[in-house]
Amino acid sequence: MQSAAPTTVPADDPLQRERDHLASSRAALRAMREDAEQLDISDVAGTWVTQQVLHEQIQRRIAALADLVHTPLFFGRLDFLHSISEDVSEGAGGARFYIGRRHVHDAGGDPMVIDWRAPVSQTFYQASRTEPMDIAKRRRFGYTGGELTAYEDENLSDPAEQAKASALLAAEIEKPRVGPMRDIVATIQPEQDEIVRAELGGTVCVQGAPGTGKTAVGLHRVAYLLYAHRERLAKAGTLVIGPNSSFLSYIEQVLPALGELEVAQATVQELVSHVEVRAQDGAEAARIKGDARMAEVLRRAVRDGITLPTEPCVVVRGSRRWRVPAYELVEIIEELTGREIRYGAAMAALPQRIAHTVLLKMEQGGEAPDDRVQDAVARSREVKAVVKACWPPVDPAKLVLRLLGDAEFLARCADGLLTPEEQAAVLWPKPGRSVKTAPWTPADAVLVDEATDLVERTPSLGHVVLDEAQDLSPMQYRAVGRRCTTGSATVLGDLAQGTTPWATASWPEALHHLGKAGAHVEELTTGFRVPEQVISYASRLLPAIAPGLAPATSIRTGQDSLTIRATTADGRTDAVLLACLEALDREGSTGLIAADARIPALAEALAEAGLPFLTPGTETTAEARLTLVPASLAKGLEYDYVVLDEPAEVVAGEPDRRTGLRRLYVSLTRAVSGLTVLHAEPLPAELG
Ligand SMILES: Nc1ncnc2c1ncn2[C@@H]1O[C@H](COP(=O)(O)OP(=O)(O)OP(=O)(O)O)[C@@H](O)[C@H]1O
Repeated sequence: MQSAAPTTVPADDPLQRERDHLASSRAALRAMREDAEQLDISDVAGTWVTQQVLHEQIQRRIAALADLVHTPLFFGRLDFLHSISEDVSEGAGGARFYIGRRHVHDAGGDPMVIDWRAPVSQTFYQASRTEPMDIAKRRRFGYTGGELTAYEDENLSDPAEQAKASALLAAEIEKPRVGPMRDIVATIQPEQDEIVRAELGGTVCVQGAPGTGKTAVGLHRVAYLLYAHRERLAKAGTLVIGPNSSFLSYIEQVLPALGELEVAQATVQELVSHVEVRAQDGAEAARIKGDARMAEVLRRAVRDGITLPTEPCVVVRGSRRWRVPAYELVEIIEELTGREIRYGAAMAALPQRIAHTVLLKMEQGGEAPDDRVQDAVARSREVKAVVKACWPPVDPAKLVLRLLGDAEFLARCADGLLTPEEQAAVLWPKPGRSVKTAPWTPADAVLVDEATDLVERTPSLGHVVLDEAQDLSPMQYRAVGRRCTTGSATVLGDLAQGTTPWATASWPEALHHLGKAGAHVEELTTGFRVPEQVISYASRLLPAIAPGLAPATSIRTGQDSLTIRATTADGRTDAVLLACLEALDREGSTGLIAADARIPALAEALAEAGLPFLTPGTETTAEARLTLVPASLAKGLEYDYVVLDEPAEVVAGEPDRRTGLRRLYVSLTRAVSGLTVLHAEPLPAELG
């Protein structure tokens, strides 16, 4: 690696030339921003609304053109052996490209920095010594603050040059983790890049051990898709789904840092918030309510009110009466039920179908009615009465309220699907009196969402990224799936980290529930977070928690990253405080992870010791670097140093041993630089 000398550098110094290019790129970006600021739209014809829309678009462009002082404008350079065709290089004439976070061009329109998502930039991530892809030289830049201070070259087409590990990549990965999650544009790895740039049309599922970059890849994929299919996705919308709000606040800065401000983020629970959740299910009830069989129970419940008529429908028009006999009405209704259209759409179609039959009879009777007559017949009192009796309106929340409160109704809808014991388990102990006051649980809200979709189609987004997917129930997968029926999804998860009673056992099955059966499953196995020593210790749990999965490797080989300390029951809290102080002596963030039940006692001890601490999801700062993390919220998060208090207690905090061990696996795999495990009780036998 070449580094900047502390003294002045001569003008022909390569580093100086790169700094000059950085300075002129910055100036060009400033000019682009000034151009956008000076756009005068007062002469543009159009309504007030179109003016406002235009104004907003310009404001967004100005914001996107901001030069962030501490974010490098470019991080790499590609020197091709030959020049590149115009279409691939997006207008570039030469064979040298600077790769950065956004596109910057000079006054003449020639590119100075190419967006990392452009086709030509893919070479930066994919070229290798075995497949140089016409690259003579790949250069990576190192920055300190906003200053370009180093570069590193690989002469990929030079057979004499030896391959060596990238010091800049290592430095990037070793950076202390203060603040929220960062983007990884400068160091995306080839196997990650393939997932990031996978086609929009297909759904991709990624199985990956802790720290293999699943979340990072999912977020960069959204940014890539928005670049490659901006118009389509801007219309249809994109959504990132995460497990809880702590996790969402941890990742919420990544997309804005990549210039993407329009991506919605939500938890599954937020997606299905038709009713107010104010109770919790037991594990068994939640498991059954989350089972895919409930979809059929609900389908039956929604259609339970459909009644076949036994009387004819007689419509009076002027002096004549038109009679649709009962058997014809039955045919119409049976045709509608057989067509599997939404309940609400069928309800809207039914009066028109009856009116159409009346119309045919009128024509046969020598009249010449037009469409207006059909509409009038459809709206007539007689036809309305038939629709009301045969296809009554369904309010989804009221329907689920009845299903969970009325044993007889449930028995009718669940016949042959749920056993009597299962039915008893899902019934509320006391029926809810109204939608407003009923004891809705998270799983009930998902049922209401399913019922809502049976009545009226849920609008589909263009793309959905589903993170920590392994924890979703089949009914939750369905809820996510109906939000991307006409779009695609990126499903990210780790079977070994599933901690719900219904956790995913197989990806093909989960994808089936999502409505994306047959989607491709990729596996990421190289870890970027957890040091080798720590991941191999945690992987001892794999045979017990996910027997089919191979342990991850790690690119972080540092020694002495794992400390296991036995302590006494009395000395335990002091040992925890000491371990936290030791960790805080180092640079970066510290997470103190413990069983949920232990959190209040630890909070008190930390307060008494005068150690300020944060809750998960609150941004760490240089001043407040310690976070107290209940094991149930640790998923997806990471800290430079982790102090893990009493593994046996973390395991015992869950209803069954496998889930407990999986919770422990999650807790053991949050550390970037060092993990200290403290225990007064014996360590779980599975840790060996
Ligand atoms: N190519 C990369 N270059 C640099 N850092 C990376 C790279 N890939 C991943 N990382 C970093 O590794 C860490 C772990 O990544 P991430 O959280 O995406 O992993 P994960 O697979 O989602 O983990 P978990 O299963 O624990 O949720 C993050 O700090 C991320 O920025």
